[in-house]
Amino acid sequence: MTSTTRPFRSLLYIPGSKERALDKARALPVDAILFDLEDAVMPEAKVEARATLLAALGEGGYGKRAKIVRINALDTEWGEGDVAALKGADIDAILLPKVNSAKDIDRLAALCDVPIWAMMETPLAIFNALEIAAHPRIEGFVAGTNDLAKELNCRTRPDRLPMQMALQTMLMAARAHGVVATDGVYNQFKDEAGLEAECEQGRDLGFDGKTLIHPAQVEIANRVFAPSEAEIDLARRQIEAFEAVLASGQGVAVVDGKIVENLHVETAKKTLAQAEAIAEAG
Ligand SMILES: CC(C)(COP(=O)(O)OP(=O)(O)OC[C@H]1O[C@@H](n2cnc3c(N)ncnc32)[C@H](O)[C@@H]1OP(=O)(O)O)[C@@H](O)C(=O)NCCC(=O)NCCSC(=O)C[C@H](O)C(=O)O
Ligand SMILES: [Mg+2]
Repeated sequence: MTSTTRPFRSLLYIPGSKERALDKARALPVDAILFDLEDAVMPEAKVEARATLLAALGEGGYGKRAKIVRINALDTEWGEGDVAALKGADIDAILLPKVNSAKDIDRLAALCDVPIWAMMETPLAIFNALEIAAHPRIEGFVAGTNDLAKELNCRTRPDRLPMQMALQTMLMAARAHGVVATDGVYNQFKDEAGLEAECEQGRDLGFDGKTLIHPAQVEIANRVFAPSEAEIDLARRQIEAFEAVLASGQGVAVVDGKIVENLHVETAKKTLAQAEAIAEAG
């Protein structure tokens, strides 16, 4: 599951306890659903939420959206029960919260055979990001910016300066091992301009997409994390120009006043592949 073969522009958390929201998601244009059994579900509702979620998954209707279930941490009273209940369910991955090291992934890997995603939301996870990304069962990272802020005791700022080290470290680790990297949630779900600015920042940093908490956030994430028409047009022109100079025995083209070498052509091809994957996902 990489972002060029499957888009991960928008990943919507849905509380596993909310039947109405579980149903609504069947019609939302999201790339992935993060069915949540952890923080969005109150302790007294955890066991019932598991059953509600399993019934919704059994009913199906989520189409091509990636179906990822966030279980409770394995050191809680619900974690192992969540994994056992999901055995045989139609899901694409399990998302493990509060990961600290690759050992946490080993523990989950021994209990299930589906791909694993990790919440990157503790200081230890950030320092151990490389070994977590290198784990053979890991396919995706999700930044847990609320938990990180809590752990760091940092202030929430529009530029997310206190988060940059953590965000960039997890991104580097993800890219080193071909793991999908997705940004944290934007809590003020009615503030569209703020969400758009944070999506733009996440896209500039290199994230594949953004995790979301409300359906109203989906359109903005889908738009910002997709290659724009201008980027697609530029990618096509770069590929054409480079092929033309290659045919004349040279290795450097110039497009819009900027050099185009082999490495830029690779980026251009990736842009076109992403656009194609988005079109195919419908
Ligand atoms: C934030 C909410 C509590 C707001 O809920 P509500 O007031 O009900 O919103 P609306 O009335 O505007 O809802 C309109 C309709 O949309 C549906 N809806 C709402 N949210 C979702 C959703 N997430 N997925 C699918 N559908 C949703 C409502 O049912 C309404 O439908 P209808 O009645 O048919 O019109 C609520 O949005 C919410 O609970 N969001 C999810 C919160 C959540 O999942 N939190 C945990 C994940 S974030 C996290 O844990 C961070 C991470 O770990 C970290 O550390 O950073
Ligand atoms: Mg969290």
